[in-house]
Amino acid sequence: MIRLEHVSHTFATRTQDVRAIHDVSLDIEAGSFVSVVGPSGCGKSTLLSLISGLMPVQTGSVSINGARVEGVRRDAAMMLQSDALLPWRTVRQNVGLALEIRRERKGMADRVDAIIERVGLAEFADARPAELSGGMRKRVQLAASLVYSPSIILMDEPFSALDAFTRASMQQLLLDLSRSSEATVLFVTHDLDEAVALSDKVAVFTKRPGTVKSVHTIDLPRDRAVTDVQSLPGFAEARRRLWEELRGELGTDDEARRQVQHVG
Ligand SMILES: Nc1ncnc2c1ncn2[C@@H]1O[C@H](COP(=O)(O)OP(=O)(O)OP(=O)(O)O)[C@@H](O)[C@H]1O
Repeated sequence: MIRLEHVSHTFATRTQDVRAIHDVSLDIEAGSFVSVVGPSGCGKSTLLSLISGLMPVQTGSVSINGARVEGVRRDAAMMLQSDALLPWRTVRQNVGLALEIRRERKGMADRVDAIIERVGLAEFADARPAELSGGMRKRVQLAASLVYSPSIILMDEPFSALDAFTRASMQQLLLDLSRSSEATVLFVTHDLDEAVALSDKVAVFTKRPGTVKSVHTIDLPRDRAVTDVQSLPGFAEARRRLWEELRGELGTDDEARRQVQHVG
């Protein structure tokens, strides 16, 4: 499991110190899907960077399966909002990159082709990123993140730029792949519907400096279909609870409210 204990982080800039997160404690059970929602700038991305080991922990402790995080984790996949594909490599070569870096060449071609098939891009395996649509590039990124069966998947608003249809199919794919590999997922989103549809638990953060305001268990079947989940009993109530918690953190700033999609 991932355990955060009293984690705080301050960025020192030329003009001021910015306290991004303050005294964050959170347990993320192995194999669970946990989302983090909170106002813009409350330190969600900072949290992911600390867990992945990309940034050193200043105060408090971050541990994975009992061992403190003290450097970049090889078992954690990080998927960001931005496009991280290498333009000169084909889909197949982009997806295979993580296996090459890990020198996991045994069965590599089969693993790469299997996941490309899973994300529905078999016909485009030899295409380069520039020849693909935004949604297709996102699918390549998802395949590239998951091809080595990471035990931890950290995602920072990965689907926010996608149209509703592509987004739903990517969400389902992520759910299915993470369940079948029993990966632990920490997912940052502004979209409350997305948080409820995907998660076992949702942590609501306060405004900056972000800290955990409340943690909500989402009591919906784990083998859910993303496109049907909104009609399940419990969905609307879970979403309402999250919105009640979050609205107090957004103040009267209309822009902040707009960022949390599907409000009201
Ligand atoms: N490298 C940095 N140097 C200085 N300040 C930073 C740095 N990274 C983040 N911050 C500041 O820390 C705070 C938290 O940033 P972070 O990106 O973690 O928030 P966030 O919740 O992910 O925001 P958003 O929802 O808008 O993506 C912000 O005030 C931001 O300006």
